[in-house]
This record gives sequence, C-alpha cells and structure tokens, in this order.
Amino acid sequence: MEPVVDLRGAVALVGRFPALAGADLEVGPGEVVLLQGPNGAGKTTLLRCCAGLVPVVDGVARVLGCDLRADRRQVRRRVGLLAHATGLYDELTVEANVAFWGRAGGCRPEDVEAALARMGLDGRLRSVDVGRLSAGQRRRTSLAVLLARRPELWLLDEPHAGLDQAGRDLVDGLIGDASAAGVTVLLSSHELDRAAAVAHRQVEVVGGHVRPVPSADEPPAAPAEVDVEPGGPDVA
Ligand SMILES: Nc1ncnc2c1ncn2[C@@H]1O[C@H](COP(=O)(O)OP(=O)(O)OP(=O)(O)O)[C@@H](O)[C@H]1O
Repeated sequence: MEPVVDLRGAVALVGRFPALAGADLEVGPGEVVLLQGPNGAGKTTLLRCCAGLVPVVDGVARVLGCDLRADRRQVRRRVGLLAHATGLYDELTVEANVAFWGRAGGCRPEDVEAALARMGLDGRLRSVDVGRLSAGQRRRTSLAVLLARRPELWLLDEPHAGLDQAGRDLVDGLIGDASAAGVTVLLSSHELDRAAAVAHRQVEVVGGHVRPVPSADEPPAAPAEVDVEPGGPDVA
C-alpha cells in the first residue's frame, strides 16, 4: 500500500531559506506521528509542505499519492491543516465560518452540525462572531472546520495550544477516533508527554531533517564498535 506521506530527501523553501533541507519521512494510513524538535527546526514547514502550501524544490514529496513537485494544489482539498493562523473570518459567526470553510472543502450540512456539536459549539457560541471569541474558542472553531471537511490527512500544528483541560482531552479523543477510522495524523507539539500518549511513534525534526525517535520500550542501541589499537586506546 502506498504511504500517505512519502518524503525522501525533500527540500522545501520558505522564501529563499531551505526550511526542509532533505527530509525523509514515511507515514502509513491510520498512523499518528508526533513531530518534536526545537524552535525553528522545521516542524511547521513540514506540515505546511504536506498541505501543499510550500514549494518543494528537490527530492521526492508525495502526499496521498499526489506528487507535490508536479502540482501541490491538488492535495489541498484532501488534507486538513490546523495552523497558528486560523484563516477564520472575524465578522462571520462560528456557524457561518464552519459552513463556509466546510463547503469549500466539499462537506455536507450534516457534517457542519456534527462538527459544531463535537467541539461544543452548538449552543450559544454558534451565533457569536468569531472576532468576539477567546483564543481557545477560536481554536475549537478551527478544529470544527477541520472535522466538517473530513480530510484524509490531519496536519496539526500545536493542537493543544490555547485550550483548557477539557479542550485538550477533546483533541486527544478526536485524534484517537480519526486514527481508528483510518485517518492519518501528523502533529507537532512541545507538550511531549500529552502528545506522545496519542501518537504511535515520534520523529525529531532538527535543522530541516527528520530523525526517528526510539520508543521507550525499544532496547537501547548497541554501543558503536570501536577499533582499539593494540596496547589500548589513547588517553589524553
Ligand atoms: N517567512 C519566513 N521567511 C524566512 N524564513 C522563515 C520563514 N518562516 C520560517 N522560516 C525559517 O524556517 C525555519 C523553520 O521554521 P518552522 O516555523 O518550520 O520551525 P518550527 O520547528 O515549526 O518552530 P517552532 O517550534 O518555533 O514553531 C526557521 O529557521 C525559520 O526561521
């Protein structure tokens, strides 16, 4: 089966800066993969790259079977990106935003209703303009948009940020349900304990490269073999 995300030596530019500098990552259907790594490492760029928003100039970059180097626009309808910038319209209500962005992604009216209910936005908040929402309520609205669009690949940039305890638990539940339904999830987070609990595996992004992170129950790597000259190693 073809991987959902298939990056091999992918180089992606942000402006003229190669924020992905030869990234390798393969993710299969239904997998939940956590991207960890320091500030500026390239996590957001990797997620945006998979959403078809960043030009890939070298290597292999295929997402959901689409060749991002040939045409990165075709993948956009099939993925859901939860980003720092919400893209929501301040002057529209929560419900109107979810309906607008949901329809742009081809969703049905019942998907909008189900998404609002799942995110706890089906009461008073549905009629409130997004410009009047708190940061956490906006985050919930963005998540409702993502749910309504029912994407095949979820790309979540710091999905727990700005949410209260109930909201964080809700996000974890959404990720678990999505994965159980065969949806693939890539998420970045600095809240490693919480995010690791919902992920099947973790990778580390450093300097625009991706490295595996061994799982806690994997045996530690064998020590590297060292060639020792007869007479023993030099001691400084
Ligand atoms: N608009 C831009 N122009 C130039 N360089 C940029 C731009 N946006 C990001 N970069 C650079 O690309 C690199 C990767 O940034 P990215 O936002 O992907 O990192 P990150 O791992 O998501 O960081 P954080 O944990 O702080 O969110 C950084 O070195 C950053 O300075």
